[in-house]
Amino acid sequence: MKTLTGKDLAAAIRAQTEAEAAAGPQPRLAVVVATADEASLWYVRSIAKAAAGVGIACDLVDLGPEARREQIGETLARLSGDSHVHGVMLQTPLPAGASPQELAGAIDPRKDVDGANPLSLGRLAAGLPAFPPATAAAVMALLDHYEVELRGRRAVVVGRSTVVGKPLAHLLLDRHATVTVCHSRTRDLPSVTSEAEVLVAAVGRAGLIGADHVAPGAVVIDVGTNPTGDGGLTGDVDSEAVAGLAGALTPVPGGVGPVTTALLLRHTARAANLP
Ligand SMILES: NC(=O)C1=CN([C@@H]2O[C@H](COP(=O)(O)OP(=O)(O)OC[C@H]3O[C@@H](n4cnc5c(N)ncnc54)[C@H](OP(=O)(O)O)[C@@H]3O)[C@@H](O)[C@H]2O)C=CC1
Ligand SMILES: Nc1nc(=O)c2c([nH]1)NC[C@@H]1CN(c3ccc(C(=O)N[C@@H](CCC(=O)O)C(=O)O)cc3)C=[N+]21
Repeated sequence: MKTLTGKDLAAAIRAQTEAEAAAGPQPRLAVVVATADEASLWYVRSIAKAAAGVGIACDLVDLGPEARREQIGETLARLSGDSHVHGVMLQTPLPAGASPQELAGAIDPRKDVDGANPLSLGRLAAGLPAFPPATAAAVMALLDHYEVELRGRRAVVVGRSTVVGKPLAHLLLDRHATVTVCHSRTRDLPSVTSEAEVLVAAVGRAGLIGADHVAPGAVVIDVGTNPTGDGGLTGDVDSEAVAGLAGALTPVPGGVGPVTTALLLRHTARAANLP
């Protein structure tokens, strides 16, 4: 089985992004946070660090876990109207009563570098230019980097969230894959996933995908990031169980994650260079 790591690809994307960022006015990304979730805060800090590394300014706008919906919406609207800010991202999870889908409507689509505004998803579905969510884009970037053929092949996505599963299904369709999307109400998940030549797991359940879910030779992309008891991270795929079966598998950590962060920065540099 081949291991499809994301580290080198992420480094290449960052190098390209650094050059793009240096070509114009310094890009600026604003990340709005309203959570105490440790994993989420870790991601935000890693974005800030990676941004600094490629010459992108990054403002963390931390509203705290008690932030009210109105306050989050006003913050997003203010940042969208600020000509010094080129990219705006709303980190999830949000406090109870605040819907990310509804609030992200306040992000100017031209600054929507994590594809969170429903308009961006609609444009993506319609085949119009838009920023896809960085995670969905990262899956496509990994498949392209490792030259995985998609045209005419059976792709199964497990998970239908607005951040990963839904946009990814559209991106795969655009590349002429035959796409099936599974979710928590899917009956007999293994019978569906074992038809996949390309299988993407984006659920958030450690080890959900085992040997009976995977066809021999399948390319498996593991988007899941589940905290382990000892402070580490593990994916949705039971990598030991599928190792003798899958043709290729992305590791967690070191797979989709680093590419996601790199692409968020690439989107920001592109947003800053939009005419
Ligand atoms: N590496 C990265 O860059 C990123 C990683 N992630 C990770 O990816 C994972 C998914 O994230 P996200 O999409 O935001 O999660 P959500 O919780 O929003 O969505 C999870 C999806 O999985 C489905 N699901 C839940 N249980 C099952 C099951 N037993 N069988 C089949 N489907 C199931 C849900 O179905 P239903 O719709 O019916 O509830 C839902 O569609 C998480 O681990 C997250 O941390 C997320 C973003 C970025
Ligand atoms: N609006 C929004 N967009 C997101 O994209 C989003 C979000 N909200 N909420 C939280 C999840 C989680 N997420 C991760 C991204 C990168 C890594 C990552 O790079 N992880 C490293 C390792 C980390 C470690 O070892 O602890 C890796 O996989 O190699 C992890 C998790 C993005 N998310």
